[in-house]
Amino acid sequence: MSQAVFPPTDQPISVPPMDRYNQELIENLHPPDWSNPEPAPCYNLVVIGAGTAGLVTAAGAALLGAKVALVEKHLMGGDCTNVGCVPSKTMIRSARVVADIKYAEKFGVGTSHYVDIDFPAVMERLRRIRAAISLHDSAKRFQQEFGVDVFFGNACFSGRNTVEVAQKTLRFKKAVIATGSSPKKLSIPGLEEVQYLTNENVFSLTRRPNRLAVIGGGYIGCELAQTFRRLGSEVILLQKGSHLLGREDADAAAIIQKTFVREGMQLILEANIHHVERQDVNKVIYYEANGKQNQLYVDEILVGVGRSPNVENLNLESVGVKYDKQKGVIVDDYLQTTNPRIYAVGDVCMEWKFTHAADAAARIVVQNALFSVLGLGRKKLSSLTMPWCTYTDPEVAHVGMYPEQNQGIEIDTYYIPLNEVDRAIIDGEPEGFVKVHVKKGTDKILGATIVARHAGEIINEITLAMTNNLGMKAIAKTIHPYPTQAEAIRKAADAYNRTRLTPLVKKITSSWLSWQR
Ligand SMILES: Cc1cc2nc3c(=O)[nH]c(=O)nc-3n(C[C@H](O)[C@H](O)[C@H](O)COP(=O)(O)OP(=O)(O)OC[C@H]3O[C@@H](n4cnc5c(N)ncnc54)[C@H](O)[C@@H]3O)c2cc1C
Ligand SMILES: NC(=O)c1ccc[n+]([C@@H]2O[C@H](COP(=O)([O-])OP(=O)(O)OC[C@H]3O[C@@H](n4cnc5c(N)ncnc54)[C@H](O)[C@@H]3O)[C@@H](O)[C@H]2O)c1
Repeated sequence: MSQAVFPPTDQPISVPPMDRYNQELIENLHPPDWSNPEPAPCYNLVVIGAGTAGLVTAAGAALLGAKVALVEKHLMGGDCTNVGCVPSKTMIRSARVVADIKYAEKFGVGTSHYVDIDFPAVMERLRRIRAAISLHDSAKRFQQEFGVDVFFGNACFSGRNTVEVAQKTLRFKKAVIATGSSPKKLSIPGLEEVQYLTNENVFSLTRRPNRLAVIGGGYIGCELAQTFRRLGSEVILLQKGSHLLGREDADAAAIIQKTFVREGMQLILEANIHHVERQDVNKVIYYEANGKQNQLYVDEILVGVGRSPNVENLNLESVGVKYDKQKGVIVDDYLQTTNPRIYAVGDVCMEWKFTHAADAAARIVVQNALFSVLGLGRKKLSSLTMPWCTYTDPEVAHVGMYPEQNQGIEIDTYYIPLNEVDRAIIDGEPEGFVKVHVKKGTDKILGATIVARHAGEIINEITLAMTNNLGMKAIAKTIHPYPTQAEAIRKAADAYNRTRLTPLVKKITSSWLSWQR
């Protein structure tokens, strides 16, 4: 099994397997021959961490003329590029191809039934695509195109306006903590000893585990469990709660559960894992579910049970930056920490742990840290309308509120099942829905959940509407090409419009029409 890819920073960076693609990745994201520049006398902004949050902050500030230093201890691009969105979505794409071939006969396309899944080739594709995408985040690009001083090394605060990295001192007017998060550890006896996979090493696999236990039924667990199942592993998903995707709409989670079972995955809900041990080649998980003790024999265990913010070893206490080990750096709505000269952004401080959330919040930090005078012109994190999407098949996308969070606001929900949408029927994808929640008696959209094969694309219309205060009336007026699955949104808006057809309105229109006859 490949080991974690995060070595101490004084050792050469290695991303197993060290083939030409991973060498290209390292060449872009932590060039072995990089010399840290001589620090400028003082930086407008020193950014710690070059994941999405740090990269967008650094590039945005530099493009506006700030003198910026960006410090990264491992690979630029952070989790998203290296061990998160990019590799996971690349694997998911291969897994979708498998599913399409498996269900091809439903579409009148014969296949030999035997799908030859070349797992090493799937993973090589992942490494090739990740290396190509890594150019966007490369150290050279940030230095040459944006004029950012890029430093590699472990950064920590060394004084009220200084950061120390690789024996150099960076003096700042403002600093930004963008150190991200790491996989949360489980304190299950025996787990550390048998070794397990997390997002930090699973994408380095070159051989498919035949029997894979996935612990955690959230975003990571669901996306990767379905992926490995489709790529041919026997997958057992152990989830602590009573259903998968615990934070999502219950109807959406039910569709995902049904799909997983249909695809041959074993789901163990309300699982309470006692301990884990090795027996010969097996990793054995002892657990309790439905009041029964049981055990599972697997080749590998993948853990995805949430994130821990990276707040250690930054010397935050010395600069008066308060933090909580679970929640991360404490920030206000302006992303300012308890030290007014220091901001934080991304997974290290935000509940929304998404790449696009880190990106959007970084833009707020640039504005607030560099261009606000006496608190004027500051932007608030709470002003953002944040969508997200779980890339299972079908996808589950959400924006805004859930009805159970209604906080005293009365809502109406418009529900369109995809089996009423022509394109979904045509595509053989009728399992799913669009639910739009509006403030009762108005057309103001408060939230929506979409379950569809490309829900992540379809949700953007709702996000656009919410961000720009467009309501259901505006959506109903918008022409959607026929046949598209996004027509489900227009159908929801039509359903809203029909509620405006009160008995009085109908009486008036009927009278007018009978007078015309
Ligand atoms: C498997 C997986 C799949 C995901 N899929 C999606 C998805 O599809 N869509 C989506 O929106 N989000 C997804 N996410 C979440 C997304 O990856 C994160 O929200 C995003 O990467 C957060 O960016 P960040 O910059 O805050 O942190 P990170 O990406 O974690 O970057 C932080 C950087 O700081 C560096 N660092 C830490 N400490 C120091 C220090 N002391 N000195 C110098 N550098 C330091 C780290 O090495 C790292 O490079 C996924 C996450 C995982 C794990
Ligand atoms: N598509 C995306 O945007 C995407 C994809 C992957 C990850 N992410 C980000 O990464 C973060 C982490 O994802 P995650 O899936 O690790 O966390 P999560 O919080 O989404 O899910 C963790 C799951 O683990 C379960 N769990 C906790 N302890 C357990 C135990 N002892 N046994 C069994 N189950 C247990 C929880 O009930 C929960 O369902 C997410 O917050 C998300 O923001 C996003």
